[in-house]
This record gives sequence, structure tokens and C-alpha cells, in this order.
Amino acid sequence: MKPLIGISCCVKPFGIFATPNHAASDSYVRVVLGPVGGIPVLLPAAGEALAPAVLPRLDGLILTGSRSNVCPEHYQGPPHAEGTPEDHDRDATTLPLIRAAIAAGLPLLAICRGFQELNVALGGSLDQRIQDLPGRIDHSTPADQKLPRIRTAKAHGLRLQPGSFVAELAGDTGIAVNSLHNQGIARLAPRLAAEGWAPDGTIEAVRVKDAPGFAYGVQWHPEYDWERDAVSRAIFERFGAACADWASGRQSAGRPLPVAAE
Ligand SMILES: N[C@@H](CCC(=O)NCCCC(=O)O)C(=O)O
Repeated sequence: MKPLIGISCCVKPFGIFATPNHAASDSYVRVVLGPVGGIPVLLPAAGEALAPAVLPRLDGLILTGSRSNVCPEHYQGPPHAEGTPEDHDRDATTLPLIRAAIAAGLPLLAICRGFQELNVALGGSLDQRIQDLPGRIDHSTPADQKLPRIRTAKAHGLRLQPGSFVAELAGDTGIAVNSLHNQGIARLAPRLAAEGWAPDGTIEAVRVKDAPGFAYGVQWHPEYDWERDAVSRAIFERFGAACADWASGRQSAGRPLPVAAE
């Protein structure tokens, strides 16, 4: 049985009345159906009650990227600049969901905003516009480029911790990654180990130090280029293998399985 993979949604206005909808990018659905080898399950931003209800039925969790930003109140940061997009419903859902998933040992892959949520959920903080900090490069989405190029362009290289998860996948070649973010890790959460850095020192990859299984976060977007980039694909294949192991354990341990439709 293929593993069920939770994908975090954002609340986004749709249609002529801009009514709130719960949405996630097609790139996450496709990567779960592809190299992850699972069944995607979109998780609405329905608040903290979602975690205990849904986690026992999942075999893995992806925290997705988004243009919105973690509200600074969650890390005692200064208010965002006027017009900075936020998604309070998503924060209220993913921060407790991350803590519960890690406590349960559920395989977890946090991407971009999800990477930032992982750090905040575990007690870290964020810088809100890293391009304004001395010595830092601009990691944000170039507004004048076409989306395909932004998503697959390699914006900067990464220094990887020898022996770390991504370093094992990248071999000696090292990797270059896309970059679509304004925010970044300021104070690293105590339970996270940094394993990858941009040339300007921005933390780009972390591991949950005391997690029993797969629990990683990346600031870049491997879901945008796994069809052409071997390391991106391998990240999802390793995550999928961890989820498949979790699923087989869940079946054998008799943990709740979705009730088959009548
Ligand atoms: N908003 C945060 C996180 C950035 C992020 O997740 N980018 C993905 C954008 C996806 C899209 O363009 O739809 C930040 O700016 O740091």
C-alpha cells in the first residue's frame, strides 16, 4: 500500500469574490505521485486540532513553500513591513503539526516556508529581509524573470556539512540550488543542526537532531527541478523510502488505517 503523504495548504483568495480556499501547488502533488511514490493528501489550514486527528493516518508530511510568511509573533520578532503577506491560519496549523509529527517520529520534509516554520516551531527565529542584511545576497524571487526560469535556475551554490544527508546525495560535486525567499533563519532552533549554507552564510539545510527518523528541512525548492536534477530527485526518493517504511510499520502495528469506503 502506498504511503499517505500530508501536504500543508495555504489559505488563498480565489475567484471574483476572493473567497478563502485551502490550496497547495501542483508541484507538491506531482512530486509525491512521482519520486516520493506516495498518495498526496492536502491538509487544510484548519488549526491545531488537525494534528491529532490526521497524523495517525499519515505516513509522511511535507511542509510546503509559500509567498506568505510566518507571523513574527511566533518568534517574538518585529512586525512585518506593511504589505508583507502572512497566513495566520496556516501558522496556527503547521506549527503544532510540526511539533506533533516530530514527537511521533513521522517522516517530515520541510521546504522553504516549511523550513522556516520548522525552525520557528522548535524555538528559532527568522530574519525578515535577508537581502537587507550586511554581507548577504538577494535570495528572493526575481520579479522580472519568467516562472520556469526562476524555479529551475541555479541561483547559488551550497556548502554542505560532510557526511550530512544532502552531502551524501551530492557526492563531491556539491550542489547549486534555486532560491525564492526573502526570509531566513536568524536564531537556529536548539533541536536543529545546520547542514548546508549559501555562500553568504544563510542556513539552507537543517536536520532535526533528536528525530528518530527522516526529519529534514531545505530552504530551496527541490520539487521544482527533480525531473532534471539528480540530487533533488534523490531527496524525495529517500523521503519516500522513509514514508514507505513508516506505512509498513503502521500496517503491521495495527495503527489506524483509513477506513475503506463502503
Ligand atoms: N515567504 C517566505 C518563504 C518563501 C517561499 O516559500 N517561497 C516559495 C514561493 C512559491 C511561489 O512562488 O508560489 C520567504 O519569502 O522567505
